[in-house]
Amino acid sequence: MRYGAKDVLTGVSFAARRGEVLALLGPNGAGKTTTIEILEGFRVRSSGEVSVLGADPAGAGEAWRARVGVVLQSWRDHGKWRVRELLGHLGAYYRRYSAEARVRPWPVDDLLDVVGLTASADNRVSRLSGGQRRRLDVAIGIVGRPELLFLDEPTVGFDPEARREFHDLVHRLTDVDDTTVLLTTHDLDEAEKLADRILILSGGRIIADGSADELSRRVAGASEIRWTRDGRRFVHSATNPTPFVRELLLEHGDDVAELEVRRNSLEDTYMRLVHDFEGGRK
Ligand SMILES: Nc1ncnc2c1ncn2[C@@H]1O[C@H](COP(=O)(O)OP(=O)(O)OP(=O)(O)O)[C@@H](O)[C@H]1O
Repeated sequence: MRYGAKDVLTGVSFAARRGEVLALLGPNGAGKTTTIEILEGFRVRSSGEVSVLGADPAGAGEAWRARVGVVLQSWRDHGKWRVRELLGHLGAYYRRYSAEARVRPWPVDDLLDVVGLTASADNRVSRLSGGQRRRLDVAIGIVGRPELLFLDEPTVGFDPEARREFHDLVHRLTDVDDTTVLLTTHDLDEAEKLADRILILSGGRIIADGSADELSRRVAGASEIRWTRDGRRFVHSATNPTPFVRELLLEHGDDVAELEVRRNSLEDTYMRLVHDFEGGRK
């Protein structure tokens, strides 16, 4: 993707499998939104090949769009509508794309229940709290029971409980409907909990692609082993913690307490990969 004379995406190549949850991570300005917008068909790429649900999004029609769900940063329109009315209205659009294997749209009451908005069903959109509005954004994104769902920073403004409920919702969508999900987030904990695969985008290229575990193994680094013995605290670093722990237990047996082995967190891994990549470019 090129804006004017500036190349913003130069090395983005990946495939998503059906039912997979992919998280796209990367520093500000890395090109996440641009990538998602190309896949959604909202932006036309300068070159390269893209296939989404078997079609090129740049020229795909309404029937294709009905199979794709999009949750944008925030839905600011329709303030005077009541939640139930709005979902019923938008859902009606999908009726003609209903299929035996996938009845469209979601019945409004089921949808309200799934996103946790039943109690606010008769409220006006303008009266919703930030978190409730975000749930409505998600409901609007999935009202057509999409096969593929794009979520751009879905849980910004959620309290911890709403965040956990949202994670359950994404798991339900992938379990029940086999929905494929591509989300962007700056919350690494969320990426680790939700994503089967993580793509790290930096400077317009995908610099890492794998599960949180795979990425953490890719970054050579020591694990931290902590324990206490006779009331004293110990910390030791080891690239391969297993033999160290075996020796420790052989030597001190039951005297070893509060044993903890801490691998690289996704945050450590992410910082390392982005830092190494950006350092290498300079
Ligand atoms: N319409 C545009 N015209 C010119 N440059 C653009 C345009 N849209 C985005 N860019 C540039 O493209 C690059 C990638 O932007 P993009 O919004 O895709 O990044 P991002 O990874 O989503 O960032 P953030 O995490 O801040 O949302 C940035 O350098 C940005 O300035």
